[in-house]
Amino acid sequence: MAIIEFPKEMKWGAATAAYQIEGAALEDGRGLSIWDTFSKTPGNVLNGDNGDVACDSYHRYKEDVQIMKELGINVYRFSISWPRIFPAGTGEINQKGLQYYHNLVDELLENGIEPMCTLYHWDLPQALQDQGGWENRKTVDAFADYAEQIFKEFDGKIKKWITINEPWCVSFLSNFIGIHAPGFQNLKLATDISHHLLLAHGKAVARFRDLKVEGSIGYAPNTEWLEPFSSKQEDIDACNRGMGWFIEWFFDPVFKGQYPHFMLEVFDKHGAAPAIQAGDMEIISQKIDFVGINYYTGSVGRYKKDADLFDLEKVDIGYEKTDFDWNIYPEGFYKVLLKIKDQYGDIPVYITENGACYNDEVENGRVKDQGRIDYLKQHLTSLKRAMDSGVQIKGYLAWSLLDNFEWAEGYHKRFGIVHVDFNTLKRTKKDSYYWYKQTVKNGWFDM
Ligand SMILES: CO[C@H](O)c1c[n+]2c([nH]1)[C@H](O)[C@@H](O)[C@H](O)[C@H]2CO
Repeated sequence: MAIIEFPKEMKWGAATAAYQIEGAALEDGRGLSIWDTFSKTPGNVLNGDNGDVACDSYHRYKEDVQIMKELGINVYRFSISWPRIFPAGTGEINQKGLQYYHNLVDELLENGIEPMCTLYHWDLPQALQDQGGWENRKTVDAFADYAEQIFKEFDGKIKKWITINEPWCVSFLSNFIGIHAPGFQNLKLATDISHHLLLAHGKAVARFRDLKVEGSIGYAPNTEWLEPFSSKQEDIDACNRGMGWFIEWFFDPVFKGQYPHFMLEVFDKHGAAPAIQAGDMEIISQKIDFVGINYYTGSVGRYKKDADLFDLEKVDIGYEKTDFDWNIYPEGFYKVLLKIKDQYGDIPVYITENGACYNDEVENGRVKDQGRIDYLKQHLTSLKRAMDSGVQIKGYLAWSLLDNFEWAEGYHKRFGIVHVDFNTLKRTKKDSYYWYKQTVKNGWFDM
């Protein structure tokens, strides 16, 4: 087999998000988020699961940091719960909420782990949703004010910042497809929200620069590869439109200061071009220091009129799948990274999420998750191929450190390299944890 080796300076980490791991949803002054509301609306989340307890990391963060320390990682991506800081979204600050994140960040730093903070990982304060949520441009300014407060509070402690996690999920998955909070199904609403999210990103970056905060800032779009079924131009064009929904729509405004025309055409056809005000694109397109890339899967697609917004249908040609029924498609990871480099230049990249869902169980104190190890090997090999092709990869963060609340799938879908028993909250390191630990230690693995 082949040895796959990484540069000594590459960062190795793991990622989580507040609503998915913290629990303590009603504790110490935290306000409600749209995910508290959505998860408690019957039918929205598998088995009626919610984030009231989750992994209880709010109380068990010291144990989790020790798990990270043993793992040997040097960066940990977490998110701050906006409603834990501003229970009403704006106005009065909840000091106990701030104190929790100081405790977490201090614990990480004391154990030689660098915090990478996501400001928004989907848990909008419900109080802001009650005023229109991301459809309301006032929420954009509320986010910038929240970001400013956090920058001031943690400047010098946190030096890697991500404004928004996966604006595609926050806009289209949540307001057009409708399976995530708040669960609407309106394309025009979704495109307006996608614009407001990019605006919120830009305003937060502007505050970061104005405050002269130490460190670097970026955002974390989700990506997916679509491989044309044939070399027919109609199949190629359909796949490019499909990928444009995740990539060009959220990259062009930030890196080129304009929306991609081919995507505006699609949305315009449905009367859903976003409302853009003078000055918006200048705010959105100010320079960022890195981009976080989340990649999980790819598919084969072909042209089929009216199959979806993009006249695109996905074709199952038998790729092996994870327990989320997502294709295991490491080639797509390589192609996505090359596409982004070719289209947007030599920007520093952190892989802020990559991982696999396997619904593992503990047997005799062990979790044998060879499927996840194989997935990580294949995708890290694709990552090395991209690096050898000139993509500036600064770090790789596995999703996820812990099994956690997997949104509409609840606790049934497990992505962790550490198993969590959601009845006892016992953590059990999986075989993939030990494999990743060795890989981080060595900086290489044997394919
Ligand atoms: C198509 O996958 C998306 O890029 C994606 C996958 N995932 C995500 N985004 C989210 O950022 C995480 O909160 C999820 O837990 C994680 C696993 O589902």
